[in-house]
Amino acid sequence: MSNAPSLALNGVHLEYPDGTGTINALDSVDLSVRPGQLAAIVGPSGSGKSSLLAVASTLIRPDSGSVGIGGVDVTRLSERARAALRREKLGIVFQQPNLLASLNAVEQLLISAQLRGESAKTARQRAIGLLDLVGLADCAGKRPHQLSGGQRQRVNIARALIGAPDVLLVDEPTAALDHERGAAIMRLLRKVTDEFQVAAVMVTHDIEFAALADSTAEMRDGRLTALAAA
Ligand SMILES: Nc1ncnc2c1ncn2[C@@H]1O[C@H](COP(=O)(O)OP(=O)(O)OP(=O)(O)O)[C@@H](O)[C@H]1O
Repeated sequence: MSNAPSLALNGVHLEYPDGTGTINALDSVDLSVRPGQLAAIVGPSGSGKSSLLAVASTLIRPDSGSVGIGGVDVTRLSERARAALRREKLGIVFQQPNLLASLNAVEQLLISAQLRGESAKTARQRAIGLLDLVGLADCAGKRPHQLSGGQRQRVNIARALIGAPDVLLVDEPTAALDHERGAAIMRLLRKVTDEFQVAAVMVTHDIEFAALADSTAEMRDGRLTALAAA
């Protein structure tokens, strides 16, 4: 395992306007995640977890502080360069899978791969391999309505991995699932973090699921505090 962090937030500050004042959505946040490390972020609603993911995913530029991805401070990059970096280095798993209703599982992955300019043949092989890895070898031809909630979330995870990202950002992956399916998704995230050696950050409401992570930090009023270290 390399010791250099793939994702490094340092002194990140983000404010939103709030009436006549401002809200500190992120207040001096530091976070460092190495390849193969799964970092869990827990915290109450409104504490800043989504803001943290938005900044780490380069979708929002913080007011101050640095966001390093693969050693590059992305806060200094143009919007165009950040979009390219998102395609090349980041995999994002949103809370809701947002799959396209008319496409089967393998096609959901192919769209992402082809956006990255991969050849159709290579992309198909990789997509089928990934579906196998997430436990959906028999579901490649199924469309979203033919899949369970847990299976749709597995497609979501496989789609985020198709570009071989260095950093995987995961927002409440178990929110819409019962406990058993949620636990299975957590085990899958642990497995893909190890297998792909991604630096993974997962936001979760469920502290119990954080047990599979290498580190857990709590967000409260925009401040991030480590609860347990690897
Ligand atoms: N676009 C926005 N404009 C103004 N305030 C915002 C905006 N987005 C978030 N906030 C505020 O910033 C703070 C942090 O919100 P954030 O969504 O990051 O928290 P969260 O921990 O992800 O909450 P949840 O679990 O409910 O999604 C909250 O006080 C929220 O009301």
